[in-house]
Parts: sequence; structure tokens; C-alpha cells
Amino acid sequence: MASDLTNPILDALSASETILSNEAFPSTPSSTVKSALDRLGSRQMLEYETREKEVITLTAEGQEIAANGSHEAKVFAAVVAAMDGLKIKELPEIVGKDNAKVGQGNAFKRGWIKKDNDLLRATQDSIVDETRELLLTLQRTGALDDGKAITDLKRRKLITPSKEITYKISKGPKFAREFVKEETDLTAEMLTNGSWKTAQLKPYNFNAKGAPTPAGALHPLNKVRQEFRNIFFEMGFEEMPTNRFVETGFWNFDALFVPQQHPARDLQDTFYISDPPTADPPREDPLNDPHRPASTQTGSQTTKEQPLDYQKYWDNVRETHENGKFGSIGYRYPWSADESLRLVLRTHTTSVSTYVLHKLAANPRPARFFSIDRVFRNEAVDATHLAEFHQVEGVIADFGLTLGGLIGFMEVFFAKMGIHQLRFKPAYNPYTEPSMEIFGYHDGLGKWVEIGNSGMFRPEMLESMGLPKDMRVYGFGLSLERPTMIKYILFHVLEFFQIANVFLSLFLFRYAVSNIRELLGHKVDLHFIETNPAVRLEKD
Ligand SMILES: N[C@@H](Cc1ccccc1)C(=O)O
Repeated sequence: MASDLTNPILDALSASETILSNEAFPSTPSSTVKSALDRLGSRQMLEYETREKEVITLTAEGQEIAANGSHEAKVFAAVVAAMDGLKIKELPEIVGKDNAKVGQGNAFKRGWIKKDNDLLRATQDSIVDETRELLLTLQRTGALDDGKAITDLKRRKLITPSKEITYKISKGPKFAREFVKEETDLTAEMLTNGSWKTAQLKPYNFNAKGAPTPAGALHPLNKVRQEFRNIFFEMGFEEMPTNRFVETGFWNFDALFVPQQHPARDLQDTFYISDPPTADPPREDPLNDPHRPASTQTGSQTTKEQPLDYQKYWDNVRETHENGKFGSIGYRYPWSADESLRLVLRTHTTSVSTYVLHKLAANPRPARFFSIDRVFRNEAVDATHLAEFHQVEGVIADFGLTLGGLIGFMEVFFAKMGIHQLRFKPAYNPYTEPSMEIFGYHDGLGKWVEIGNSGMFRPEMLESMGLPKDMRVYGFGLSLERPTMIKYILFHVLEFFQIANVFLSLFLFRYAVSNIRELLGHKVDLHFIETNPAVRLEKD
């Protein structure tokens, strides 16, 4: 800081009690003076008052006139110098074009010169150049008594009013001759070498604006997922391990009684793994099987467990598909073991539910399981579709369950998300009968929205696993993205605008949905993740 004024100010102050900035530092811009004063003031080394004064300063033209005389005076001087009259035509050459133009008129007005044919003649020997006198006085004192003259000079753009800032500076309680660097940190070094005793520590500035703290943030999908997990846990569900993104066709389709010709198994719909293309048939897993829910791994339950017969399970699946079994007539086609062993990226988390349910056959008991994780579908990616998304899925196994019970359960479950009116529409899934699509009335959008798919798993699926004939299992699934978009992004938009207008709501709905790629994938903006508020699924 070469131009630092702090020490010059302190020097000036030590010589006199008060100083005026315009006297002590006449040519320093007031902003430079102020920043030095503030630095010293914050340490109470000085105090200062600010004085503002209206002053009049001369414009460039005003300064020119103060130095060399007015246009009219120059014209008069030229005419006098010509002794015997000055040719009008010659005036511009002598005094310059501008002076000739403005000055001639003014000199006539003041009666200093007169016309004599094509000559200009002086009417007197000398004149008083008032304009110049006024400007010189102004330059010296910064003021004029004559208001009319001021207005006139302003109109002629010879002067402009401006503000002059002066600081009246006096010593503060901590005045010192020198500006000592204050320590901002008490360091280990200062403690060991004893310099802390004499060090000047900078006081805390509690008014300083803090820098934003960089912190991690949860993705909206993660926040909504956590809300769902809480709902499931409070309803007595266990979480299923979902770490197998790659499954065989067996667990993803065949065990679910999805026929091998089903369009969902086409290359256009399902991603198949090429290396390795197939896996082993299902078999007993080691004890630390990640797909075993915690409760089936406990010691007390293992005592009751029956070993699972995988060969029998495999044969049951083949038979239910080919000729039917357990009261079913089957699909009646030659079932291919190779097709069943092909590896796929799981297309739904029902593959996980199937795996966990077949484990339940070792010790059949009422149970509730849920999962929330990623699934993959060979979709053309566009504004509303992604090739991967997340499913929220729940299954409930018990004896004597009815369809009415499933509907009742859904009402409780979705009410916890703030959706209080449900409608069920008959639907078809190869693995459930009956099947129902679930629609919820969205208050904010003012319309019915499809929110999920559900059903009661078929006996072809459950009995093949070895689950008891009288055990029933409900299942339901929904995407995580959809409620996130409706409940999270859109809901906040709606709340913000307090929107009751259905048309505008629908427009916003479309806008939110069109942004699915902003929610998941490479286009996600980290700023959006960081600045989004927390979410709660309950409406109020
Ligand atoms: N697997 C179904 C959801 C579902 C799960 C369980 C039972 C019924 C339906 C889907 O992907 O949409």
C-alpha cells in the first residue's frame, strides 16, 4: 500500500489536535482519505466528522476564461488593437471562430464596439471584463454573493455546482504515532515465544458477513427416499437388500410367471448382459447372503428353517410355465432354461421381492418387506423418460389376506404421503391377480394422478417357491421420481404462488415433469441440489 495515508494522517494528528482533510491533504481524493480514516477509526485511533459543502467549480471553458479573458473581451482587444477599425471578415482569423461568434454579439450588447460599414470600431479605450472577474472571484473563494450572476454563469456552462467533502479529524482513545499490525490469530508460536503478552489482537467483528460454508447436500431423490423409508419403518417393514443390479431372467421374470415370449423381455425393453451372458441356476447362497432379510438370519429362526430345495423350485417354475401346476393351466409353451439363465439389468425391484419371498418359504410367517432402488429399462431417453429410475416397492405376506385389505393398506400408506383420496383401476401384471393401478387425487394439481401399481401375487409364483397354499402376498410399486417431482419440486412452486388455478397448475405440472433429466443423470445441476429445501411428504 504505497499510497497508504494512515501514517501521514497520524503524523498530522500528532502535530495538532484536529486537522481538516482538505487542508492537510488537498490533492487527495476524498475516497482515499476515507478508507484510511475508516481503517484507523475501526481501531479507535482517531475519530472524524464528515462535512459536506456545496461548492462551485469552474468548467474547462470557465477556467479558460478565468485565465485568458472572455470571448467578448478578446473581440474588444482585437478591435482596439486594429487602431483604425477592424474588418468584420478578419475577426475570426484574429480571435478564432468561437470567440468571434460568441464574443462579437456580447461586445455589441455591452456597447463596447459598434459597426461602421464593414468595419468594427471600439466605443471606448478600455473595458472591465466582468465575466472573467466573476470567475476569478469564484475560483478564489468558491462563492459569489450575486445570485443572478451565478445563474447566468451556470446557463453559459462556465461553472457547475459540486459537493466538497471535508473530514474533521481528531485523536481517538487509542491514538498512537504508528499504525501497528494487529494479530488476527493467537498462534502456538506466539504462546511459546511469549509475544502474545505484548501482541495487539484484532477484535472480533461480529458484524462481518460470513462466507457461505461449503457443505454436502442430499439429492432430492435421497430426501424423498428417506421419507418413504420412515413411512415403511413406522408401518413395520424390513428393508430388502437391493445391491443386485444384475439378475438372471429367472429372478427378474420366470419366477414371477412372466412368460418367455412376453414383450417386456424383448431387447427393446430389457438390457441384456453380453459378458458373461448367463449365470448358474438358482442355488443355496452362503450364510452371509446379502439378499437375506435380517430377521431370517437370526439364530432362533434358523432352528425352524427348512432347507430350500432349489431343484424343486426350478422344476416348479418350468412346469407352471409349460403345463401349469397348483391349479393353473400354465402358458403351454416349451420353457427354455437358457433363456431363464440370461443375465439382465433388473427391470423392476420385484426381482428382489421375489428373491426375498422365496427365502421366506424356509420359514413361512407374516412379514412385510420394502425396497427403494434403481431399475433399468431400455427406453428411448426423452424429456419424461430415463433408461434408469428408482422404484419404491413393498410386499406384505400373511395368511388370510384379502383384496380389501390391500386397498385399506394403500389408503393408510398414501395418506402418510399427503394423498387422501385413492381410486383403483383393474390392471394386468403377469405375476399378480387381481392387479390394480392406483390413482391419487392431487389437491395442488386438482386432478387424479397415477401413482402406482399393485396386486396379489399369483399362486403360480408363490407355490412354486414352496410358500404355503393359504399364504397370500400383496405387492405394490411406484417410481421414486414421480412423487419427488410432484411433491418436492412442483409442490414448492405451487405453494409459492398459492395456485388454485387448474390450468396454470397443469402447465407447471408439465414443466416439472419435463425436467426429469434435471433430477437424475448427467444434467443435474449441483447448485439445484444444494439450494433445495428439505422435504416432508405430509402436506402440512
Ligand atoms: N413391478 C411392478 C410393480 C408391482 C410390484 C409388486 C406387485 C405389483 C406391481 C412395476 O414395475 O410396475
